[in-house]
Amino acid sequence: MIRVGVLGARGRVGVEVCKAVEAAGDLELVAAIDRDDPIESLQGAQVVVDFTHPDVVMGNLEWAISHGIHPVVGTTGFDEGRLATVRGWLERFPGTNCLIAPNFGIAAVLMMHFAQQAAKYFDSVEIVELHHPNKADAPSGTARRTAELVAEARAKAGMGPMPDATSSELDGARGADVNGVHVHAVRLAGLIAHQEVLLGGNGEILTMRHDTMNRASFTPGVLLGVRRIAELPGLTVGLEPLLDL
Ligand SMILES: NC(=O)C1=CN([C@@H]2O[C@H](COP(=O)(O)OP(=O)(O)OC[C@H]3O[C@@H](n4cnc5c(N)ncnc54)[C@H](OP(=O)(O)O)[C@@H]3O)[C@@H](O)[C@H]2O)C=CC1
Ligand SMILES: O=C(O)C1=N[C@H](C(=O)O)C[C@H](O)C1
Repeated sequence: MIRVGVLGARGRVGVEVCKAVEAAGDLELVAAIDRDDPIESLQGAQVVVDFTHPDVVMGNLEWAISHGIHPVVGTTGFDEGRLATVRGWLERFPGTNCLIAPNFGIAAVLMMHFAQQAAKYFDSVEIVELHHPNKADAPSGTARRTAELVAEARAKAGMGPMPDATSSELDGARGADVNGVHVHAVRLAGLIAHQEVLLGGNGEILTMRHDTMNRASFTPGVLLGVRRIAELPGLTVGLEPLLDL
């Protein structure tokens, strides 16, 4: 049995994670913690799953890592600076590992992977992400990561900037620039989480679209991370290596 704690246990995703852990024969839910609950209740857990808020996740990670508990993190808001800080904490506590995945949905991970593979064949790539209006961060972690992977693939292929003659614009009209890839964020009542990657070339457009239909869709990826984290040394970013991608 792997002893699991959940941070953000009463949140939209945390509730689903708790249900999935409780339903799994090889996992034991030993702590279900939300805002204002003492983090010390995590003592005794081997793995902690974090679906909280970008403002609090770093404090949670520092506590868990310094107590030898492997974090499996869905909370977003990670940039290179934050990832470097987490790596530093892990170096101080060897034997403790951490998985940070901007999206635990298997189809979303495949979309990111396919976008990375396709990027070098197209002059232009732009990303449109669409989410529920209660989301704190923009662009989404998934969109940011997709843009980073696309930019990396283009750089590796020796490609320059994308064609764009814009010389006059309202602030924000062209979206956020993530390593040269434009990312547009929609916040709309009724949505859960959706993304389109638009790839344009000579007379052809390839559109990849991913739709999250419910939040239980994240739990198979989370449980995969919980089961594998003890054997993944240091920091792992993204679910790709666990899916042999
Ligand atoms: N990687 C992935 O696959 C996915 C990632 N996410 C990300 O996960 C995060 C959470 O999303 P979601 O579940 O929709 O958000 P919610 O706001 O529904 O849930 C977050 C929960 O965490 C609680 N919380 C706040 N601070 C703390 C704290 N210090 N300790 C413990 N709990 C705390 C919140 O309480 P209160 O409401 O009182 O603030 C709330 O109950 C976001 O960053 C989101 O982008 C979401 C879906 C999938
Ligand atoms: O806040 C959400 O809802 C989601 N957050 C993650 C992100 O920022 O990419 C994953 C998914 O898009 C749902």
